[in-house]
Amino acid sequence: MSAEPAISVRGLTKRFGDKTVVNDVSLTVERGEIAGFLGPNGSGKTTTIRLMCGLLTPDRGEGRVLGHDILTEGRKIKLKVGYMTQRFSFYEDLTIEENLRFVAGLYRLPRKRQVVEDTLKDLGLHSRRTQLAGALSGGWKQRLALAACIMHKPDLLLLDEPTAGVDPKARREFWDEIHALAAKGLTVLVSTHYMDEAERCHRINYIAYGTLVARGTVEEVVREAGLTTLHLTGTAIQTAEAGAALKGAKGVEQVAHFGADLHVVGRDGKALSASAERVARETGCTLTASETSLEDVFIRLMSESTDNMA
Ligand SMILES: Nc1ncnc2c1ncn2[C@@H]1O[C@H](COP(=O)(O)OP(=O)(O)OP(=O)(O)O)[C@@H](O)[C@H]1O
Repeated sequence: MSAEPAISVRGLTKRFGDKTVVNDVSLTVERGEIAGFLGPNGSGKTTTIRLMCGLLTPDRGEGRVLGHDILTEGRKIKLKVGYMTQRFSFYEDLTIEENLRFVAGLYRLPRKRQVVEDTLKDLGLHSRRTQLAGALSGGWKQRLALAACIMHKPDLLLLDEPTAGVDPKARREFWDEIHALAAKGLTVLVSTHYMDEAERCHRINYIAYGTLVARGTVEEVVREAGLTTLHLTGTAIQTAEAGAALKGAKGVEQVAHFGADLHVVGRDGKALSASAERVARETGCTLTASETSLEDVFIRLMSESTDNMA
């Protein structure tokens, strides 16, 4: 196996009209890694994915994907990539098996029948192979979409919000499948808005309004954000009062209710603690220190970035 990363792009920039939707993005994804791609809606994740697999040409920037130049070898890259778009579609009046046979035909795969059979088995679709695609639940549809994009044995999977609208059990099974594929050597770049999914990635990349603003393991990204998080616990009335009192208080940057808990977050730990201690005393809430979550960090990153898409 080559030591060259699966994805290595530098300074990618893409404009649509007068909007710069991807701004100087540099990204490296090692082979066999599951890399998360996160960021607010419209921040350029899909566009970056399309630039990397040769579907769009950047205005500036360069890079290599799977050993090929993104500017001149898009065709070669496309053959080695499986790309699951946000809105995947099938022939609803064809069965699972017929849909896969159709895709295998598009890729001109040799031993089509066998490849489809193996894929059905690998993805646990065999017992449902005669079901019409149109009658499947969201989770099974998504499994079929994954099957369709790995049938040609790609080296890189680009998954654009693959689990949007899918229930937690199906999402978990989908992620188990992604980890199994990565263990076999497949590299995966997956965009998501779900924090639990971000936490299942080896490394994450956070893009805000076209600019990459954080990257690393979840622990690194949380540590580098340098936030302090405190919880106030009490009755519904107490936490409601505390929440109102803490909004805008010194050192308090985020206030969020989680059931009987109130989470308060800020970068200035001293000022945050002073405000939280005062409000806990006034309202009778119990104050405890807590770990900063990835969600706290992302909310912070989002509020720091300016929305150039508006
Ligand atoms: N072909 C296009 N022409 C003009 N504008 C576009 C085009 N494609 C995307 N955009 C704009 O570029 C911006 C970034 O879009 P993109 O789909 O890359 O974001 P995203 O991070 O994938 O968003 P989401 O999380 O909502 O899927 C958006 O403002 C979008 O409207």
